[in-house]
Amino acid sequence: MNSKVEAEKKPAVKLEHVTKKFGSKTVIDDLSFEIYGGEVFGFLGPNGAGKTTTIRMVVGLMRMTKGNIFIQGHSVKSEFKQALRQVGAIVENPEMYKFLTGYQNLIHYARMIPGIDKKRIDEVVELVDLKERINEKVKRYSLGMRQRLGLAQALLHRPSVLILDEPTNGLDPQGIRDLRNYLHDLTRKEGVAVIVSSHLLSEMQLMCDRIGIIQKGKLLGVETVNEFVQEGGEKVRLTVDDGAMAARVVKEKLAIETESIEPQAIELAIDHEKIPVVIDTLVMSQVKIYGAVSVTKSLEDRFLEVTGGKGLV
Ligand SMILES: Nc1ncnc2c1ncn2[C@@H]1O[C@H](COP(=O)(O)OP(=O)(O)OP(=O)(O)O)[C@@H](O)[C@H]1O
Repeated sequence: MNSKVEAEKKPAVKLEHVTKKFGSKTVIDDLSFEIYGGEVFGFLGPNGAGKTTTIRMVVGLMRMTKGNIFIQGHSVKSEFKQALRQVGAIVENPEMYKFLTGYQNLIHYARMIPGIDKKRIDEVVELVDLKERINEKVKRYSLGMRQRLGLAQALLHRPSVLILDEPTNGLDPQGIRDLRNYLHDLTRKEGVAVIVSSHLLSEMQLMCDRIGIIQKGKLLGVETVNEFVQEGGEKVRLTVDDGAMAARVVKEKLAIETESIEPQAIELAIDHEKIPVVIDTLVMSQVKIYGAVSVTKSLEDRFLEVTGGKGLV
């Protein structure tokens, strides 16, 4: 065995047959997967699938019924301190003192962690791009800035694993883009393993290297975002004068279900050779067609396919 290769491949987080029961109800069912340093891993699933429960078990806020979780090789069960030392997390809203400045909040928090000096505080402030506003009171911060301060706080002790539950909640598009860039930097520059859970599938598609999908506590699969999307194949998007009417025509005349209907467009998952047939049929039924393009399925399309079209928020 080549120990160097083995060492390089060592997972940052490893779930082994993790099961959680509440009474007789199994909410997490035999979950096993691994997450590596340098990647952003997205944890996706419909409402109630078990994302938060899983994350709470990874960060030691909840006991598992069966199985084990290892963080940098340390068992959460038997080496709790060593395991959790590696983790930075924002699971619930981070506690901030609103009447203190961002900087004072970080100083306060740093006092509780041995070995954190002023240099490290400056580093994390720089990393989350809060330098210019760090001496303002937190009560004057926007949601995005508070969230960045939370991120700075979670990174203070140089964790090798960062866990964020629904991190884009409440952020505007600029805030989401900024977060995406910070996370990208963290994984690429510092080799941190980042785990995010979210319902915002389009966002996950841009943010994550790999995704794991769970439904009813079971893992449906772990794949790279590209693999996952490509497996779904392509679909055709027709720009029309009346989307609802076009969808009705293809259903009644060709028995084809429309994947998505917009006021002036429809999208169909059909074989290549069916495209002219659909277009002919629509034209004969007086539907005006202004354009036809092949589009790759989005992560959202694939997510709805594999989870049976339920649970999108
Ligand atoms: N303390 C508890 N006692 C009993 N059942 C619970 C408890 N906590 C969670 N559950 C159940 O476990 C299941 C998974 O919940 P969880 O919050 O982990 O899902 P989720 O994927 O995070 O959902 P959401 O996207 O809605 O946040 C749900 O059916 C929930 O009702």
